[in-house]
Amino acid sequence: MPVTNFSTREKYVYLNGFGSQHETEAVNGALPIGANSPQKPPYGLYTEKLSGTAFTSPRWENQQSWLYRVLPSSSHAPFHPSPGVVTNAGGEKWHQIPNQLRWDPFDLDPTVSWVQGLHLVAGAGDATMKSGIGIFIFAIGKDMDSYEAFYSADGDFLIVGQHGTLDIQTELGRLLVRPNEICVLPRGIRYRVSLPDGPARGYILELYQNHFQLPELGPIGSNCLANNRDFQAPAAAFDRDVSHSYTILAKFDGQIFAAKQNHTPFDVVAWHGNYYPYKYDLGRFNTIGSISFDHVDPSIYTVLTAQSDRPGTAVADFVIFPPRWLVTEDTFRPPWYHRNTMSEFMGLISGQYDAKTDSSKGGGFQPAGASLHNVMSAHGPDAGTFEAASNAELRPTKVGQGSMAFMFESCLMVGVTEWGLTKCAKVQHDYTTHSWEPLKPHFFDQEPDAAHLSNDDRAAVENGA
Ligand SMILES: O=C(O)Cc1cc(O)ccc1O
Ligand SMILES: [Fe+2]
Repeated sequence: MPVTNFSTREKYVYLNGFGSQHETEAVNGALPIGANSPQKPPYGLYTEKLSGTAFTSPRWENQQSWLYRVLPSSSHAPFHPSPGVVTNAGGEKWHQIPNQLRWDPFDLDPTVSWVQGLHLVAGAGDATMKSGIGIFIFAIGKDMDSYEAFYSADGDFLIVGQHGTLDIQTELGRLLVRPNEICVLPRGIRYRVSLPDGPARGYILELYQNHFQLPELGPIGSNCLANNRDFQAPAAAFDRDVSHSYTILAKFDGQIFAAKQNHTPFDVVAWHGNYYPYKYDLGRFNTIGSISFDHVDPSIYTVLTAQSDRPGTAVADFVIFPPRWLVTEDTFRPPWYHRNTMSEFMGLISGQYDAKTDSSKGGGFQPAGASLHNVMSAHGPDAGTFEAASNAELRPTKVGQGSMAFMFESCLMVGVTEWGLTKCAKVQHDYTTHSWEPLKPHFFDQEPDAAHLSNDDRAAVENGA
């Protein structure tokens, strides 16, 4: 029986839950019941399995989905290299530098769309070894061509929207990603990005290894931070107009390849499984912190984590700094000065980050800008923030109103690409000079307290020396 009476559905329909086994059909009866690959799937659809982990990976981390589609993805002409601006991941050497780095806001380029607009700024490891991460900036002004779709074979994209809206048509359904929302597009899933509200900008972390999971909650209990039900996967949706040929663009070891096919890739009528794209509104994060004293480690703000092979050590944590109440007593409330074996790449979606408030000098840490504090690179509040916070009256205070900073924290040493270091022309050369060199020693201003002097020094004081 020909399928003609499709019900009209809303453009964005979501299924709620993180890491769930979802099932969804855009046409009633399109999902086979009780079997994954029957001899003849319903409505003459083809069965295709999409594996996000090895067939044999343990159940708790196994990720796969079954797709029921008009034509299988294999039906395309060969891929050929296509000129793109994605650099470095094809083998260019990372610049590894111990200096603290900060970038001015990245400019929107109205002439480019998603694929041409991907700029690798920093990263570590190697996509061919399925090891490491890539950090990209996008700042684009155009829709992808109407009959173009993209996928990355290199890893999972975590997209952090900073400005504008992304309408992402994926094989598994549609996602609308607005500023202050994130989405994850797992390795291999094909999609097309258009911009319903004009130019769009944001940050991407690509995971060459593993997948994101929710952090363990330990003694926090069974809720808080990012709650499972607030992650949204798209319900199945497919193109009804099947008359167009498509170009499929693949990112494969950092290079862009293109292949033609005479049918739409957006033809999945039904799917089930736990390997799917999803989005999350950062405004739903249930922030917790100290209600007594001391500044807590920022891991308390982890939204998603991707573990390395060493449990508890992340190849990438995605951490946010949402608006929150600070109530700690007798505490220097901003982050402490520190050096970290992990590397910290930060971005600002909106507002002001409470550790970097001194924007009068050196460009400051601004929305759409970034910073990188690499392995053991010393950092902390800038001089202005230190002065203010060490003298502030410690009333309960709401920080970060209307603001959202984030951090990609990684156990890897993060290198910078040539684009990130020079070509983008956004590196602030006076970052360290303005932030920390003005800090003054206070130790020698203190009145010596006899009780704390060494015997020799006390004798010297008593002798009037
Ligand atoms: O460096 C930063 O601003 C990020 C950060 C925040 C915090 O609250 C504690 C440690 C830390 O690295
Ligand atoms: Fe830090």
